[in-house]
Amino acid sequence: MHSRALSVSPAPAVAVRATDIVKRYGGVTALNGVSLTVTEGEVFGIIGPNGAGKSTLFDILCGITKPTSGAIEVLGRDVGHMAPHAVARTGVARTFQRTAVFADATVFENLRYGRHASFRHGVLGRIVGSSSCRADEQAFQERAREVLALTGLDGDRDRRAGVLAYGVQRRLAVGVALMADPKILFLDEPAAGMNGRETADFIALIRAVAPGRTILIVEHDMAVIRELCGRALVVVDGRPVVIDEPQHVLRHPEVITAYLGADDE
Ligand SMILES: Nc1ncnc2c1ncn2[C@@H]1O[C@H](COP(=O)(O)OP(=O)(O)OP(=O)(O)O)[C@@H](O)[C@H]1O
Repeated sequence: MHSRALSVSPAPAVAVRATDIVKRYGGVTALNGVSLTVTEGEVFGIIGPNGAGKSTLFDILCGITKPTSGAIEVLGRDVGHMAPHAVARTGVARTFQRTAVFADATVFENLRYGRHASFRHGVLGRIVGSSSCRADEQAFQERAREVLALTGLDGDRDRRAGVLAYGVQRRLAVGVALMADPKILFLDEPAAGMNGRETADFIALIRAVAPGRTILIVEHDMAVIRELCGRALVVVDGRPVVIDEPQHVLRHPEVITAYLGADDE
């Protein structure tokens, strides 16, 4: 008798796992029992009405805010008690709700800032000009060229970030986050304030950078969620309502009520 080998595909690795997250601010319960598991390679959305707790959840997943209770695992590490910079070193980068580029610096200088976190050498190393320091500089120049091409910012390399159109500044913010080549990219309302053309360009950019990465997006623009996300979590009043594919999520009765308002029938 011969045994047949079973071909069992390995379970996809977990990028982010949050278990029963609760966050209280004094008497306000911002999050009440949110759990989610995002696997490596997913583009995952977080949606919900104003004040639902999306930013709080996002900040907790990135390590910027600590939960009142619950556990968070990022790339296999318990980050619940880690400082934000230590979480960043696990391979995580994020953009912020408000554009966070240095307006007086050039596009290229902004990218250098993004690379700074992963530089191995301090000021002394740079003054001495050691060979590994030069290798770092070479790696930076190479990565900057890749990111300029990805974000379509080659032509703006030496322009002051402050003079760029709003949508271009937001693309630069993603470019800054990409400089460290993060395994997980958190995007906080990336399309807020963009016009239709800018949103379409932005969707194309995220599609281009998604392969090989896990992306989490908080976003109000449902078109962005539909176009980019494989699954989305809806949070209402700090509670998780549903996690599913965007087309199912958007038809969920509690989601419709939460967005339209119970009295708007
Ligand atoms: N630092 C804080 N201190 C007190 N309450 C807070 C704090 N941060 C958030 N909250 C409260 O927690 C709740 C959730 O807020 P949060 O900003 O996470 O919601 P949101 O879904 O991101 O909203 P929006 O879409 O408007 O950005 C709100 O009631 C908010 O007032």
